[in-house]
Amino acid sequence: MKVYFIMGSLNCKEAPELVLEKALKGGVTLFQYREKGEGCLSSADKKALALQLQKICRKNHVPFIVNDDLDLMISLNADGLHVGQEDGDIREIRRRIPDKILGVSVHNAEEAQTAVQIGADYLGVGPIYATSTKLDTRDVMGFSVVKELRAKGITAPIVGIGGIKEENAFDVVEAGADGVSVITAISHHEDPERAARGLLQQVEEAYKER
Ligand SMILES: Nc1nc(C(F)(F)F)ncc1COP(=O)(O)OP(=O)(O)O
Ligand SMILES: [Mg+2]
Repeated sequence: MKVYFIMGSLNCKEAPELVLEKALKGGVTLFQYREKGEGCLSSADKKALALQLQKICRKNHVPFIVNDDLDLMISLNADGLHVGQEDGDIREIRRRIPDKILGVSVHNAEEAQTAVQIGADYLGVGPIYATSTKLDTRDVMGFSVVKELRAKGITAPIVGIGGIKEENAFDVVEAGADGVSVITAISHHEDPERAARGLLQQVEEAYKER
C-alpha cells in the first residue's frame, strides 16, 4: 500500500505503458487502472490498454487493480477492484469476487466501519488535499481524517488520496495511513520514476516515525 499509483490514458502526457514502466521502476507498490473522464477509452480500446498495463504489472510483481468496472476486472482476472460509495452494492460485489482485493472509498468512520464489516481489504480515504483530477469529490478533509479513523478503532489498511505529492505524503502516513495513492504527482511528472521514488522515500521515512 506504500505508493499506490492510479492512472488512465487521460492522466498521461506520454504513452501510459511508458509512464507505468517508469513508475514501477521508481518503486510503485500497487497500481489501479482508472479510465475515466471526458473522452476516455471505452470497450475494446479500454480493454486493450488494460491488458497491456496488467502485463506490465505482472512482470513487475505488482498487483493490478481495476477502478469501478467489475466486468472488466473479471474478464481480465485482475487482482482486484476499487469502488466508491456510489459504484454499486458493495456486499454484492464482495460476494461476486470473494478471493480478489476489494478496495472501497470512504469519507468517515461510519462508511469505514460498514466497508470493513462487508469485507473491504483496504480503504481509500480522501480527498486529503485539494485535487483537480477528480471533479466530483467530497470536501477536502486534511490528514486529520486518517487520525480520526484510527482513533475510532479502524485498523484496516488505509491509503490517503487526493492532492498527495512528495511534499505532503509524510504527514498522511504519520497520521496513520499505510500508504498514499496518487495520480498527477506521478503521471504528470517529467520523470515518473523519480516521482515514485521520492514518494516512497517519504512514506518509508514516516514508517520509521510511527
Ligand atoms: N479511485 C479511487 N481509488 C482509491 C484508492 F484507495 F485506491 F486509492 N481511493 C478512492 C478512489 C475514488 O473512488 P470513487 O469515489 O469511486 O471515484 P472514482 O471512481 O472517480 O475514482
Ligand atoms: Mg468509483
